[in-house]
This record gives sequence, C-alpha cells and structure tokens, in this order.
Amino acid sequence: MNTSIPEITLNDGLTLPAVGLGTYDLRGAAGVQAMTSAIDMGYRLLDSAFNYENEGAVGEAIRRSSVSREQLLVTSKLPGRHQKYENAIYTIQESLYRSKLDYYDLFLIHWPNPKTDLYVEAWQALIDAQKWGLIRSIGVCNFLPEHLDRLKKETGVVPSVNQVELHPYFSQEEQLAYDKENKIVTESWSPLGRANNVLQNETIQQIANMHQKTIPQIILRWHIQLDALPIPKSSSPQRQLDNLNIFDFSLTEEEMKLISSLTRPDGRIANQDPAVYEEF
Ligand SMILES: NC(=O)C1=CN([C@@H]2O[C@H](COP(=O)(O)OP(=O)(O)OC[C@H]3O[C@@H](n4cnc5c(N)ncnc54)[C@H](OP(=O)(O)O)[C@@H]3O)[C@@H](O)[C@H]2O)C=CC1
Ligand SMILES: O=C(O)C(=O)[C@@H](O)[C@H](O)C(=O)CO
Repeated sequence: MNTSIPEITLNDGLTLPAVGLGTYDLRGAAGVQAMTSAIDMGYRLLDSAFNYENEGAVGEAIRRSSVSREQLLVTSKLPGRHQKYENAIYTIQESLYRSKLDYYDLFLIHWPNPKTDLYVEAWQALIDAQKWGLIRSIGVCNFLPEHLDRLKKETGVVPSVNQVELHPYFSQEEQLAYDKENKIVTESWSPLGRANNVLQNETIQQIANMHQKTIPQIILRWHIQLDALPIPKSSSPQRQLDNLNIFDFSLTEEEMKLISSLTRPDGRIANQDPAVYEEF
C-alpha cells in the first residue's frame, strides 16, 4: 500500500496526484479487478474515456475498492463523434449513467478533430456541464497551441489539463513549454511508450543501474521532473506498485537531458498527429 503520492494543483484549484492509472484496454471483470487492485495499492487518479467502453468497469471498481468516492479523482473523455453542443451534453450525462457516478472530477475533449471543427462548441458544453456540477475540472487532450489559443480567445476559459503523447522517444519540448506558460498541466499518455522498445533502451538501462531502479521507474521519474503527470496503464498488481515507487530518488539534470535527447522525429507510437487525426 502506497499513498504517499505528491499532489499537483490545477489552474482551477483542484488537486490531482502526480501519477495516475491509465485504463485503455482494461475492460470487463478483468479490468475491474485490475482497477480495484490499483486503487487498493494507492492509485487515486483513474483515466478513462467514453471510447474505451470501460466507464461501467471504472464505476464498479470504485464501488468494490477500499476507498471512498470522495478520495478518488475520476477522468473521462468526450469522443470526436459527439462534439456538437447537444450531443456533448448528452454524452457527458450518458457517461455518468454508465459509470453510475454523480460527477467526474476531470472531463476532457479526447481529440481536437480540426477538420470537423466543432471543438469550441464541445468546449462550451464542458464549461456548462462544469457549472451544473457534472464535472469538477475541464480539460483537453491532444490540443496543439493553435487549438488552445482558440479556446482561450473564443470562450475565455483555459483548460486545466492537456493530455498528450509523451515519452522519451517523443519528448514534446515545445508543447510542454506552451502548457507551462499558460498554466495548463500536461498529462502524459503512453508514458512508457506503450511498452515498445524504449523499455529496452541501453541509455535508460545505465541510468536505472545507477539508481537501482527499473527502466519504467526511470522513465516515470523523468515525467515527474518534467512537471508532467504520467498515467501508466498496467493490469499487473506488481507493475502497478513498481510504477508508484518513483518518489524516493531524483534524476540529475544531466540524466534528464540524456533521456530527453532520445526523442526522434518519427517517435510517435500510433501515428496520431493531432493536426490531421480525426477521432471517431
Ligand atoms: N488522450 C489520449 O488520446 C490517449 C490517452 N491514453 C491514456 O494513457 C494511458 C497510458 O497509455 P497506454 O497507451 O496504455 O501506454 P503505457 O505507456 O501506459 O504502457 C502500457 C503498457 O506498458 C506495460 N507496462 C506498464 N507498466 C510496466 C512496467 N512497470 N514494466 C513493464 N511493462 C509495463 C503494460 O503491460 P501490463 O498491463 O501487462 O503491465 C502495457 O502493455 C492509457 O491507458 C489511457 O488511459 C492513451 C492513449 C491516447
Ligand atoms: O487510447 C486513446 O485514448 C486513443 O485516443 C486511441 O486512439 C489510442 O491512441 C490508439 O492508438 C488506439 O489504437
């Protein structure tokens, strides 16, 4: 049991733990079991989405866990096909019915879908749902500076969180700097590169040997020291625990730079460039 996770305060005052649990692909009874184990082990932030088809499993895991709803921070996301204002409102309500929760702590627009061009309308729906108490904090995913500038200009409301692909092979230096300057917390999706060969990287292995940690622990610590909030997914209780045990050591400035230097122009894992990708 590890509950000593530092906290991060968002621009609207909500606090989140500095690491959360990704739940992509955690579904059904096995998903409920994995999420319950994570909560019992100390995770307090769960990252879900309407499109993951697991909001019911998230709600069930919360009810079966040993901690109260109030101690948990639950995230879900609005899919691309429901960005029209009325659809967005219905989808947030449906998402709550699915999880059997009264509110989400954080609700995000999943992708900007710039060609469809409804993300400002969708943002207005999140703003209203927050006013009505359905959502405590509102944010986005995969938003580039141009999309964020437009939200600010047209609604005056800056997202609390921008969840983007971030790992050593795609280190997002410019997006991180933009988010920081605009007081937006960057959450890192696929923080472990979705377990691709970054987990065998020789440079990170050498750093791991120095600190007597594993490669995933070094990578997650790198996220923390970038002031990004990683949400690693694991279905294994042991790996869930390992991924929390990153607060008893620090990387040097040189080690941070070495890991960041591993970034590559073709480093994206899923070929999803938010400037062109349109999510269903
Ligand atoms: N907003 C967006 O557009 C997106 C959001 N996300 C969110 O981000 C979360 C995390 O990203 P995800 O794509 O799942 O990828 P991650 O980078 O979190 O990697 C998950 C993979 O790493 C393995 N793993 C986890 N911990 C360890 C460890 N300590 N040692 C070895 N292997 C490990 C897992 O296997 P195992 O389960 O067997 O441990 C799984 O195969 C998602 O689950 C989702 O919530 C993801 C993509 C896009
Ligand atoms: O998992 C998510 O949140 C997504 O947005 C997906 O598109 C994911 O990135 C993926 O690669 C699905 O194959």
